[in-house]
Amino acid sequence: MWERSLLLSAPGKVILHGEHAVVHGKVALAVALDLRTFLRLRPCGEGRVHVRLPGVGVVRSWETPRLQALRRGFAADFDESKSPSVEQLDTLKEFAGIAAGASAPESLATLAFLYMCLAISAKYGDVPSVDILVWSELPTGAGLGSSAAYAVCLAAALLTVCGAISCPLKEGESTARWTEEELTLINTWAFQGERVIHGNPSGVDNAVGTWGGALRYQSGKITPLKRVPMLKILLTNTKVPRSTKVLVAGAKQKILKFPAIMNPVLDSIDAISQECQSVLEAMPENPSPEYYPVLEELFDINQHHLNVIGAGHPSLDRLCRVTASHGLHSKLTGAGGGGCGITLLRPDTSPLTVEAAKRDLCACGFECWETNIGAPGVTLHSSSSLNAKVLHALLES
Ligand SMILES: Nc1ncnc2c1ncn2[C@@H]1O[C@H](COP(=O)(O)OP(=O)(O)O)[C@@H](O)[C@H]1O
Ligand SMILES: C[C@@](O)(CCOP(=O)(O)O)CC(=O)O
Ligand SMILES: [Mg+2]
Repeated sequence: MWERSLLLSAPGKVILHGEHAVVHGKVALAVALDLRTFLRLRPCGEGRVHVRLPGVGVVRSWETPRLQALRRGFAADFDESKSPSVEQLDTLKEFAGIAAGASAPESLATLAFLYMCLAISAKYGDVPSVDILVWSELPTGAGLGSSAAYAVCLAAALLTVCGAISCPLKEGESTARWTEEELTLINTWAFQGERVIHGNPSGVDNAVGTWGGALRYQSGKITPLKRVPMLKILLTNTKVPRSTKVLVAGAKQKILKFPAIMNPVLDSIDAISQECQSVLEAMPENPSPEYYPVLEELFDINQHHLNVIGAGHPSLDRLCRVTASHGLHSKLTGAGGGGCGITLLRPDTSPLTVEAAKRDLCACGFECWETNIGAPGVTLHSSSSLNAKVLHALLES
């Protein structure tokens, strides 16, 4: 029986360059955000697994013997190197009462939970009787990697209670992280959770959620950036809902339909990521304005490419126009189709300019906030290390 409570979190992400192209083997540059998803796990002695996901309105509970019987009924083995199969997902949908084609947030979140719970317990031993609550500071389905942060938290918690990885938080410590080897296992399983939610993810989001910081990602190869300057970014949520799964599938269709036209666009995005990496790694920690024109132009070019790929949206065009009227450069981030855009703020951008841009963006019905990047990856917390708002959300519910 598992007797410890766990509090852990994983960050969301911003993709600077390479969204969509990264699904097709190109380079992406991504950074962890200081907005996180938190998971609280408590032992419970009732022979059940309880799951509460207030962000997507899920409250579910299953008897552990029923979960064990369900797992035994699967013909195919679960493994972290195997994609969830259509048959496995169909069986889980039937078990959870989810309609065959359902893609609503609550359905995908429940399905990802059940898949990870069964697959991890099949490999490492039963998930004990526990009560799990996931709460997030991230908007859901807005391009900031909420799906990956959710999958990383689930992987870390489930692998810990099954004994596949250690629980590194010692008495008296405020935070702790796992070893590289354990993080690799968390990342691998989180990728499977992302597969349930996204269909065909690249793996960049779960890599950032696991390792944090700033990294280059290509075809599963994760390379931390050598040096990352203090970049100031304005994040704007257009609040237009969209689904990563649908947008990624749409981009693939376009590439298959017009390979000779679309492949050069993907190559160009790859070159943008590489150029941006060189500029970032050449920048001192507190960079002077002279580095910024190139970064701004790269934002502009990539935004046009993303429109070509089919990831644009009128709300994102508007966001770019509004910020351009203040001399600022923006692009979408994540899957696009609505969701969030990022605006680069130069060290010499006056606070008055930022305030005026924010005012105009809010007048469009958008929400914006200035943010720090390069946050730590998946982390275990003591309750005293969490701020009052997070504690309230996790402990009072
Ligand atoms: N806090 C959360 N609790 C449960 N599920 C979540 C949470 N955040 C995200 N998800 C899952 O991730 C999905 C959104 O993922 P996605 O479309 O990739 O957008 P993004 O990752 O950009 O936020 C939701 O439909 C839901 O299934
Ligand atoms: C479009 C894509 O490059 C990023 C998707 O990010 P998000 O789910 O919109 O936060 C897909 C992927 O890399 O898996
Ligand atoms: Mg996602």
